[in-house]
Amino acid sequence: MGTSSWNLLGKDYEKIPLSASANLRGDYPVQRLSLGFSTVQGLVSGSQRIGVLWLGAWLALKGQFSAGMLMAFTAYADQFSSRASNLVDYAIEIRLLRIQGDRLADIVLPPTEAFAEGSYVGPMPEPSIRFEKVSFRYAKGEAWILKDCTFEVAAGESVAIVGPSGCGKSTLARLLLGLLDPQEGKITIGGIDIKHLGKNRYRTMIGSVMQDDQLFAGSIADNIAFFDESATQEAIENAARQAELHEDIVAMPMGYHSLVGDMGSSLSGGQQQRLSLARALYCKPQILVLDEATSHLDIARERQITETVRQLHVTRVVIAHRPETIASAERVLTMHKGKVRASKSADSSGETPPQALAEAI
Ligand SMILES: Nc1ncnc2c1ncn2[C@@H]1O[C@H](COP(=O)(O)OP(=O)(O)OP(=O)(O)O)[C@@H](O)[C@H]1O
Repeated sequence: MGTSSWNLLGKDYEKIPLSASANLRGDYPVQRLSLGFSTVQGLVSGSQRIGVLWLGAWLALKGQFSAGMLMAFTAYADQFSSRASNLVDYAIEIRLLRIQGDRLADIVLPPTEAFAEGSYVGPMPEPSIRFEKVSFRYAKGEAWILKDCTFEVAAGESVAIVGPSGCGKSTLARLLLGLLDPQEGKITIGGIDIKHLGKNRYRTMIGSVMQDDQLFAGSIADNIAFFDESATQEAIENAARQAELHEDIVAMPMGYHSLVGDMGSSLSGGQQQRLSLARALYCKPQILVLDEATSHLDIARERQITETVRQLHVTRVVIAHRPETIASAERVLTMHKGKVRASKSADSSGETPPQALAEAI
């Protein structure tokens, strides 16, 4: 499985592809090219040697070559072929240099993110969310995933977004995180358009666990603090406790220093999810977006995490299929044909009524 390196805070880290292979562009052509060239080179040099020896021996037999001349001829022929082979090597290196140049360009010259910096200069807005006639599709000519979609989530509220597989829930989450931009309409946080707020600033108030989140080579502590060099053990432990992961970590021989790179695959699906959750909580977000983030956890543990997060008073947007996860939200929003429609709110006990739940699933 291929690995790649990420530069975070000036340090290079290996990215462990836990859920998908992360081959760098060009790995396969480079290997194929090298293999092809070395095979051809071996064949050419072998047949050239045989040819030279045969020619020398033939001339010696005909009496046109003395034994000394044959020796000198083979020695010079060897030197000639070794120089010729070097020339071929240089040609290959130049070809490979172009491929490596393309790779470097991929890293050094990535397209800059739109709206990374905004014009808004006031205080941070309250963590309420509003989608206002938002329309989005992945490409021109493709079907709209969201069309004139309008809904609101109040600050501190927890909502579950439900709908059939492929209806666009993860796309909505990516729009909310600013990873995608709507083609029409706007998304506001505390009344401020994300584009004006600036995505860099916006991301200091939002945390997420997405379906395709990955862990990085490094210790568990590094992964929770996301390689923050000013991280304290207390803050890391606090996030791990909130994600119900602390007990699992201290049971490991090296505790928080256990290497994820060594044991990434030996972390259970549930532990990986809780590690991603601890990473999201470490930043003390005001808005938390969870896309199937607790699907591998048992109900009791999920309930405990939900209770802990509820006490943090963050705005929560939870995408889930599991009835228990949906029931933990104060309000259920259903996605249908590119729009979001509100189901009934939770009752005074905080539980979503069974009718709304059945409707949602
Ligand atoms: N990067 C992409 N490029 C093009 N189309 C995409 C991309 N990502 C998703 N889609 C399409 O957008 C639609 C919505 O996908 P999305 O992942 O948002 O659905 P979902 O409701 O989250 O599904 P699930 O519940 O299975 O996770 C699907 O038809 C999908 O094929």
